[in-house]
Amino acid sequence: MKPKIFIDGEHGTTGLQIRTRLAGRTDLEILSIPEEERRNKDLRADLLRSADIAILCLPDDASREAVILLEGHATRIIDTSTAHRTHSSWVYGFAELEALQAQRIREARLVANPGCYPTGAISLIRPLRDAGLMNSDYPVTVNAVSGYTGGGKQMITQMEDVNHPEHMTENNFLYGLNLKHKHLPEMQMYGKLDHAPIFAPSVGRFPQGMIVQVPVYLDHLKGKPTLADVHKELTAHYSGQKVVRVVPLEESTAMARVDAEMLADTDGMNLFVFGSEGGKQINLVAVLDNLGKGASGAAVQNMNLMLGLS
Ligand SMILES: NC(=O)C1=CN([C@@H]2O[C@H](COP(=O)(O)OP(=O)(O)OC[C@H]3O[C@@H](n4cnc5c(N)ncnc54)[C@H](OP(=O)(O)O)[C@@H]3O)[C@@H](O)[C@H]2O)C=CC1
Ligand SMILES: CC(=O)N[C@@H](CCC(=O)OP(=O)(O)O)C(=O)O
Repeated sequence: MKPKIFIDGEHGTTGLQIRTRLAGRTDLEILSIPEEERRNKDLRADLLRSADIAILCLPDDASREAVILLEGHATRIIDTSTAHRTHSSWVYGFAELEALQAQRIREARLVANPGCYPTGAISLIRPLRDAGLMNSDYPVTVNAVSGYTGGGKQMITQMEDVNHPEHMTENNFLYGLNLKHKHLPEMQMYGKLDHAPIFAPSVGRFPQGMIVQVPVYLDHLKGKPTLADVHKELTAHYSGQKVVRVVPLEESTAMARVDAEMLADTDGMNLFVFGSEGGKQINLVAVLDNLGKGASGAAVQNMNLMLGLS
């Protein structure tokens, strides 16, 4: 029998992208809800309970509600929302986090997909923490730009529809100005940091793509490593991984610019170490698609792991 998959929120931004990725899959049975019934709680409950894996692509409150609807049922859950990411009963769905993480996801009933920004930030911070190069009290800063689909259906129409009453005209804006962005708890927890980073996110007038930057003072790392030492640690951490690529220094030193849309419409993530040989500062940079490795691509990666397919 084919595994049954239900995407709750399949008509939203993340859900639609997952549906597209699963469209050609003959090994799965996709349970679907008509768009006009998407908020019909009884119908959703039936579909959630009939599924082997439910992928929740809902706002946080609706995700919590779906989890309650599944209490006492065997359905496994992948939640793409922020609701359960730092909850101890949930496995964090970042397969490349550390050596055992993919296996934890394979065996889990409850998987919380990482946020798009934390995917980039944690991918840069965690290898330095695990290698003992960065102390847990290092004052981490994270600067980022996301494509506007990161704001879901609402921001997409605000950006694209000139007749929207709250039409956004900016080409690039900073937000999260109170420094309390909802992604900070997971960055701190899975970055193994004592303090939340200072996080400055922004949105650009392009649909999909993301740059996440973590600038670092080398003299404030343990043993005062060089740029090449840090690059070596990142490369070792992700060796053998297919989705995360640490870009070789020969390639990154030849670059003059980084395009936020470099990996748009892909499920990969590129990591760079920028700076100058002999310099005292480096800029760690992750580039991904907010809807690829940042959301829908990661959800499909986790689903495949949970089905024992990778
Ligand atoms: N967009 C992105 O880049 C990323 C998104 N995520 C997360 O994915 C989740 C979905 O976000 P996104 O796809 O962007 O959001 P969208 O607003 O585009 O889609 C959400 C979908 O959920 C539906 N929905 C809302 N409330 C309910 C409810 N109570 N019951 C059933 N359906 C409901 C919406 O229907 P309706 O149209 O009626 O509102 C809509 O179809 C969020 O938790 C988000 O944080 C994670 C990483 C990145
Ligand atoms: C551009 C934009 O608005 N981005 C969203 C984050 C994307 C998202 O929905 O995040 P989750 O990963 O937590 O689900 C925000 O900053 O709230």
